[in-house]
Amino acid sequence: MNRDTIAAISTGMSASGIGIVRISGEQAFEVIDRIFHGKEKLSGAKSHTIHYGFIMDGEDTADEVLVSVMRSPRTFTGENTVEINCHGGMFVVKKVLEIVLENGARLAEPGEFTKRAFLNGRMDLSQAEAVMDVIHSQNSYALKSSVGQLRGNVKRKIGGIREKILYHTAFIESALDDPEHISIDGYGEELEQVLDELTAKLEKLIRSYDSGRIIKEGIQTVILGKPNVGKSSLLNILSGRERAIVTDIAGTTRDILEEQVQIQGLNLNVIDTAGIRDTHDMIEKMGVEKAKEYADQADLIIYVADASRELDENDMRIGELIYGKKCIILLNKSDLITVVSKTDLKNCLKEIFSKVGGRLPEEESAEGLVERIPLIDISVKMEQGIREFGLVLQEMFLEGDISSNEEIHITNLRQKEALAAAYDALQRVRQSIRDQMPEDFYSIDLMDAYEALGSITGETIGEDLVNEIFSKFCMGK
Ligand SMILES: Nc1nc2c(c(=O)[nH]1)N(C=O)[C@@H](CNc1ccc(C(=O)N[C@@H](CCC(=O)O)C(=O)O)cc1)CN2
Ligand SMILES: Nc1nc2c(ncn2[C@@H]2O[C@H](COP(=O)(O)OP(=O)(O)OP(=O)(O)O)[C@@H](O)[C@H]2O)c(=O)[nH]1
Ligand SMILES: [K+]
Repeated sequence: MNRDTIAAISTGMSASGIGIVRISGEQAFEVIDRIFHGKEKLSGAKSHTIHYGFIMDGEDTADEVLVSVMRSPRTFTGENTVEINCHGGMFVVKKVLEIVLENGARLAEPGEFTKRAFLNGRMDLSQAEAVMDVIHSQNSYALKSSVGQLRGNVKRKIGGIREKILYHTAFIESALDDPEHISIDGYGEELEQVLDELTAKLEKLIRSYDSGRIIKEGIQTVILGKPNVGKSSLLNILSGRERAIVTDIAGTTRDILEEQVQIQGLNLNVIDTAGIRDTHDMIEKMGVEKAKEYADQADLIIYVADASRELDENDMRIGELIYGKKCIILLNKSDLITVVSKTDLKNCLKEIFSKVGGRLPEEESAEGLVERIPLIDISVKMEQGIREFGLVLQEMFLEGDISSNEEIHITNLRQKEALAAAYDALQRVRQSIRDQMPEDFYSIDLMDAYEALGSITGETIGEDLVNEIFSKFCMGK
């Protein structure tokens, strides 16, 4: 572990009210005392106190500041920490950093403060990674799940599972060492029950990755619907602004438009197929293949149908595209005289689905599939049904109680892969029990699972991987 005293700008790289230069390391107080003029020397100050004074650049005053003093080991990094709160202009903050660097600190690498927090045992790796997730959170669910992880919910969960694995490995080992006193008869059955419990927990965590990812990155959404059903109007109302509609200029190809919207705290990255609007037959023009591509990549399809006009060939094609996909159907223009009811639309889809068939397990009837697609009457014009749409979205994508901090959502691919490796190892133990293999086979795979899970908390990974993980952090973190 490197013992340098490090420093960096920990606030954003634009002019703002305050800018913070953070210093961490054994010599932090000596460094600040060389450049700070205030009522007292800070090396004598109490921990977690703040002091008014000036940062001096030789004879010149560089800035008027407030300096926080925090003493090892009860700090973020675990080391002596000083934070200089400067005026927030980029020039002045950089100037203060420069002075700090000239007086005994070196520039911190990206993520080095948090890396030290990890290496000094202030947090495990899952918590350290959560620091970054908190910074990059774009909505309240992402924030909640990363703050939960920051406060140790993943650490505790993984810790609990590892403890159990270790206990059983130790038991097997001691029974093998001392067969006269410790009986292992019938132990396989007991172990299988433990495996059931543990693999169920791992499975749940692995599954949480998908909702975790969606929470973090936004739901990839495609709006499909024939011309004039109200797709653009819907997007406008969801985004709360008039989306610029590009005027036709002959020869310009228009791209599919992508819009970020927030609904009930969820982020949707909406691809608007209305970008292609100069044709009577939208699906034709767009190319069924292209539409299929979007539909396949999407986490969600919003199919907008028009209740005031008969269903037609285009609706049939969309029906084929939504087969087997996560979809919400909005039956729009409920304010007009309607000629298409929910039942009409469902019957039409049932017919299409039973023709398409074959791509899903046989026991999934077309009927059942259609019934499970949420179908909502809306009027974009009257702004009716939009709230219900939001609630359906929440229900679809936020299984479990995300509002509680204890509901764990893994959002990190490395963590997911470690969980999957642990899961596989436990399945191998199960197989060994069934095949009545000798007990030392169990403990080998149990230890594999133990190791894999340790990479989530950071106990079993090497320096290179640690360095790689923290190098992706931002400067000053
Ligand atoms: N100014 C500032 N704000 C910040 C941070 C920081 O480092 N500096 N943080 C950095 O990301 C986050 C807060 N994280 C922190 C974590 C622990 C401690 C700390 O001093 N912990 C002591 C508490 C002692 C006490 O209870 O009084 C401890 O855990 O022992 C400080 C900040 C967000 N805001
Ligand atoms: N009565 C009524 N009219 C609506 C409603 N929603 C949209 N419209 C109208 O329907 C027409 C078409 O709306 P758009 O939002 O342009 O429909 P679109 O699906 O994007 O159309 P294309 O871009 O051509 O595919 C406009 O005149 C809207 O004002 C609604 O709920 N009720
Ligand atoms: K239109």
